[in-house]
Parts: sequence; C-alpha cells; structure tokens
Amino acid sequence: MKPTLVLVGRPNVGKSTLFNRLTKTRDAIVADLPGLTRDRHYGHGKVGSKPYLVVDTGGFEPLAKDGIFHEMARQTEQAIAEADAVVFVVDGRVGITAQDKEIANKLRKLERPVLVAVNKAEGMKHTVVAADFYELGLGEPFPVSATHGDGVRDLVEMALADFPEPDEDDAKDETPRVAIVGRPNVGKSTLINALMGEERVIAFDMPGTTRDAIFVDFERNGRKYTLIDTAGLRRRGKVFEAVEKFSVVKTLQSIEDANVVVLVLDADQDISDQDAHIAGFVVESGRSLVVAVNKWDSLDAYRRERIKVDLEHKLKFLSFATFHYISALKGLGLEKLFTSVDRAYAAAMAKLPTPKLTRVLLDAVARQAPPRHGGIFRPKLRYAHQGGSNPPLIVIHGNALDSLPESYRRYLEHTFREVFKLQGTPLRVQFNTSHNPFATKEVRKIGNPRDTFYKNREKKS
Ligand SMILES: Nc1nc2c(ncn2[C@@H]2O[C@H](COP(=O)(O)OP(=O)(O)OP(=O)(O)O)[C@@H](O)[C@H]2O)c(=O)[nH]1
Ligand SMILES: Nc1nc2c(ncn2[C@@H]2O[C@H](COP(=O)(O)OP(=O)(O)OP(=O)(O)O)[C@@H](O)[C@H]2O)c(=O)[nH]1
Repeated sequence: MKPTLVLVGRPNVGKSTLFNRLTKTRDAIVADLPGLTRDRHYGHGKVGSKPYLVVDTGGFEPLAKDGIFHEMARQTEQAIAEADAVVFVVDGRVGITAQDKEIANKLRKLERPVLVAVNKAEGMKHTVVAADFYELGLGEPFPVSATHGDGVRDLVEMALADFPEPDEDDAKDETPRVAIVGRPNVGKSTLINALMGEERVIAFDMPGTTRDAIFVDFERNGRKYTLIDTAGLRRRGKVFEAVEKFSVVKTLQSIEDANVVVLVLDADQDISDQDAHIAGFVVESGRSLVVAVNKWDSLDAYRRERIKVDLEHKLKFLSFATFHYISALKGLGLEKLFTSVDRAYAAAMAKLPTPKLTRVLLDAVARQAPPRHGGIFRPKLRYAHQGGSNPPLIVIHGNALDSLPESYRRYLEHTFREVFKLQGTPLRVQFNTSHNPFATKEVRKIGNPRDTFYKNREKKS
C-alpha cells in the first residue's frame, strides 16, 4: 500500500508550495480532461522508485474555536490519524512560534514518524536555521526550500525510509484487484454483501494492522477477484470511526492498490462535489473504472432521466468508463457490472505490440497529418511502443513532437483506444522527441530534468 505523507503546519509557512513540489512530476503526465475535478489537497508523487500520496491539510476549513488544533478541521485530525508519516512545516525565516510549539506538543504523542521541515531556508546557513527548531522535540529538523526545491528530496527519502520498495510480484498476480469506493451511504456495503454473501464475515477476522487494507478473495462466475475492502477497514479502525465516516486517505490508498475501481453513486441524490472528487482521484491514479449508479430501483422515470443528465454534465471526464444502473439491494445489474469489470481489467493489462502500435500510429498520421509548427516544419511521428500498463502508456517517438497541439494528442489517444478496444481504462500518450540531442529535457511531459538527472545517476552507479 502506498505510504501517505500528511503536511501540517500553521498558515503561511509554505505547505501548499511544498505540496505542489511534492506532486509536480506526476502532475505533468496527467492529461487535462475537460471537466476533470482535481482536488489540490490530495496528490501523487514519486521519489526514485518509491511512490507516495500527499495530503495538504492547509486548505481544510478552520473551525473557529480555541487553540490551534480546534481551529483545524476534523479532517486535519483524521488525516494525521491516518498518515504514515507527518511532515510538520515551519517557517525558517520567522523562527519558532507559540503555535508551532502547540502543534509540536500534539504531534509528539503520535506513534508515527514526524519530520520537521524548516521551510524558506534558501540562502540561509542550514545549521543555523535548523538549530532553533530542535526545541520542538521532534528530532533533527530538515532545512528545505519549497520554492527552490532544496532539501525536498532528502526530506521525502527520510520520510519514506521505513517503507519498502513497491513489490514487483504484486503486478504479476493475475487476480484482478477491485476497489469499491464512494461517499458515505451510497450503498457500498450493500453491494459488497450482494457480491460476496456469507463470505463477507471472513473480512472481520482477518489479522492486520489498521493501515493495511483488507484483501478479500471472492469468486464470481468461475472467475477469481480480490476485493479491497475499505468499508470493513473503517469499521475496524476505531480511530477513524470517532472522527469521520468517510476516509479520504483510505479511499486514495485503495484506489492506488486496485486494478479496477467501482465507483458507486447514489441515484437517489444529486451528484455531489465529493463524487466528482473521488472520480478525479481515480482518473489521476490511472486505474480502470466502472461506474455503478446504485438505488436505481427507488427511482421513477422522471428522476432516472434527471440523474442521467446530471451525470452527463458533472462527470463528463469519465467518458472512458462504462456506467451501469444497478440495485445492490435487489441484486439487479450486477452481472453486467462485472462484465465491465472484466473488460476494464483486460484493457488495463492489454499487451500492445510495437509493430501493431506503430502501424496504427502511421495510419492515423496518414489519415490526418499533424499541423505544421509555425506553418514551417511538420513534426515527424516515427514509431510507438508500450511503456506501461494499468494504465496503458503509449510512448511515441519522433522529431519536434513538442510542438504537437493537445488536440492532436487527443486524436491519437482516441484512435488507439478505438483500435485496441481499451474500454474502461484511462490511457496515457507520451511523446519522446529527439529533435535536439543537446536539450537537457529528453522526455517531454514527464517534466522535471532533475528527476531525469537522478535516474541517470542511479543507473550509472
Ligand atoms: N522564500 C520562500 N518563500 C516561500 C517558500 N515556500 C513558500 N513561500 C512563500 O510563503 C507564502 C505562503 O506559502 P503557502 O504555500 O501559500 O503557505 P501555506 O502554508 O500553504 O499557507 P496556508 O494555505 O495559509 O496554510 C507564499 O508567499 C510563498 O510564496 C520558500 O521555500 N522560500
Ligand atoms: N433502494 C435502495 N436502497 C439501497 C440500495 N443499496 C443500498 N441501499 C440503502 O442505502 C443505505 C446505505 O447503504 P450502505 O450499503 O450502508 O452504504 P455504504 O456506502 O456502505 O455506506 P457507508 O458505510 O456509510 O459508507 C442503506 O439503507 C441501504 O439499505 C439499493 O440498491 N436500493
């Protein structure tokens, strides 16, 4: 399961700037889908080969009561309770404040790593700027500069030091891992019960710590699946029960762990921002998606039409996914739902051979040539290969690909999707241009030359 870093600190110390830096690389490869709801408080990042999730508590609505921790929303408390490591951001220019001390008192009681990031430390003597913050009693402070990036990599490496490298064997396991997610009360538990019947009980007796998801194997029509059960998790983990019913961190983690996500919506309610945010996480994570519009049994014809319009309007960025109208309570529509789960899994794992990809690419170019850059030269698309699965990543090689407009990338994506029948999975198309061998930025769209630098350095050593 991906470790989750939670950023805390008083206002204005630079949490959102640090958040942006921690999630930057990943951001660059997420296509801008029309209408995609992105939540700037939750994001993905990667350092070396270790992926992580980041939560910025800075934007959570403060509840005006006494004391800093009362002022922070319950969501902050919940995020801290669920974090794998907490990054406590302080301001190196201002120095230690009374609020910092209060936060530190609270954090010292946590049974998990807390790292003190002394921000805005660019151009300052590191030993001097850090010294002040030893007093917080949270170990060695890390001077960083969120705006310049200094020290940020070391900070993350330290935060993730105790977490193992992602398990390669995991990916080879051919049982589809399915996560059922959605906001409270949409019918997730009812759906899980309908799918698993009595087996459900087993979930509660499984050993494991609170941060482990519960993986439950089940069979349907002779096929095996592993269900990632966050509902069971929430019930077991007393700490979450006390705070919020909906667990953002667990939802994010189970999406990350899944191959296919079933997003459950309540047809009896309007589509909410929370629905759209969860859908946004799924798109960002690149996981396959099937949408289950539940409680269809309780709607009359008028409401059914209305909800369809609402879905079309608010979740249009999910056009790659299949929508099913089901009743978990009555067990209706579940067969078709699972046909789509199978299809979405197959699409996520599809093997796309280089010769065929290249043929499809060249055919697409022949049908519609890319526009000339500045009316002068035409980008040249040479060949394509598959760079990854779940989601499928198609890497296109050629010259001057930087100048291809977004609309052309979409055209290619659409073509690949049609030809390879990639229903249910997001698809990523990346350009690898070689028009300037001396440019530092070799790989377009996976941004950040610094990362390329580190990767190359790692390879050499
Ligand atoms: N010099 C310097 N300024 C920084 C650095 N990081 C952030 N800042 C500045 O500090 C101010 C606050 O940054 P934010 O990232 O908005 O701070 P925050 O902690 O998210 O603030 P809240 O949203 O109020 O909680 C901005 O003016 C930033 O430009 C840094 O590394 N060096
Ligand atoms: N009419 C109708 N009601 C349903 C259906 N599925 C679930 N419900 C009802 O919706 C309510 C919530 O269902 P749950 O399965 O507990 O929802 P959940 O998403 O697991 O909720 P949380 O545990 O709060 O996250 C219950 O009263 C269910 O009986 C359905 O298909 N039709």
